[in-house]
Amino acid sequence: MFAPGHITGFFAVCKSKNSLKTGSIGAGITVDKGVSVELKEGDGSVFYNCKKVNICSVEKVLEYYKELRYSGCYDIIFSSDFPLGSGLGMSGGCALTLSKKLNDMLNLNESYVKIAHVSEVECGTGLGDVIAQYTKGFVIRKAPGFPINVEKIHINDDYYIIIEIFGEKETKEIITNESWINRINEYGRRCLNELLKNPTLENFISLSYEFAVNTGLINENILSICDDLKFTVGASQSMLGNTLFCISKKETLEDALSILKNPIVCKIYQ
Ligand SMILES: Nc1ncnc2c1ncn2[C@@H]1O[C@H](COP(=O)(O)OP(=O)(O)OP(=O)(O)O)[C@@H](O)[C@H]1O
Ligand SMILES: CC(C)(CO)[C@@H](O)C(=O)[O-]
Repeated sequence: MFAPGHITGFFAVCKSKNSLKTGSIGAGITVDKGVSVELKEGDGSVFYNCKKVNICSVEKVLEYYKELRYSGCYDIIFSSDFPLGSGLGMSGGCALTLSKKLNDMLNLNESYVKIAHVSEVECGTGLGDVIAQYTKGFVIRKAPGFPINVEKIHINDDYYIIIEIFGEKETKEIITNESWINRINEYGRRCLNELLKNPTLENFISLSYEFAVNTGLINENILSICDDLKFTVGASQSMLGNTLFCISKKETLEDALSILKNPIVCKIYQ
């Protein structure tokens, strides 16, 4: 099972007493690099790119399935193109791939997507990634959580998504902080209304940049590089990471790559 990386361009936080209805509205794109999982007989350790880790959303998924007769006698082994904490939805992707894997292995007919979403939300490590990674593509989330209410905008294939990761940023400290939430929600809702009027990638990246600047979430380094990349379709900071993403057509790809030090070139995963 593979889950694509998910880049949120802008979002608003939507909290409810019911974790199924908690999540985010906003917009993002999934890419053709991401995370896969395999299980091997073991003591229940979790590995991410060969390092033993503790990922809250994964632990919650395991807890859920242990209540449904999962024995726990397997090591969980994630292989990923992206590091954790880089704003590319890897905690959600790990939860989603594992939930699907266990659901299939135990021949259960559980809603594995709901289990992964609730695990992420209850950990505070994500709000809309799981739903976007399940939907795939250029995904506009019009309502939080379940029932899923998204618009999937089909994109022709000649766009490239260039990612550069500069470090880690912890999602939880932002989406559990009321002052951040107020700023995020003011601009996130505004961007969503604007995107729904003109749902194109060009408008998406322009609104994402506006959101990152107006909320104050963008850092100076990424802001400067985004301005250097204005000759492309556009660039912004992936939410919530210390990660730049740029949307480029083929004709500007080489010039864009020449500006970046460690670019990861992706396509939209639809
Ligand atoms: N080396 C590590 N770096 C960052 N997070 C780690 C690491 N090892 C384990 N974790 C856990 O992985 C999860 C990372 O979730 P977080 O939401 O911050 O990152 P992400 O899912 O990669 O990005 P985002 O949700 O912003 O798209 C957290 O539960 C964190 O405790
Ligand atoms: C909160 C978030 C931006 C963290 O990556 C993401 O989960 C989302 O779009 O809801």
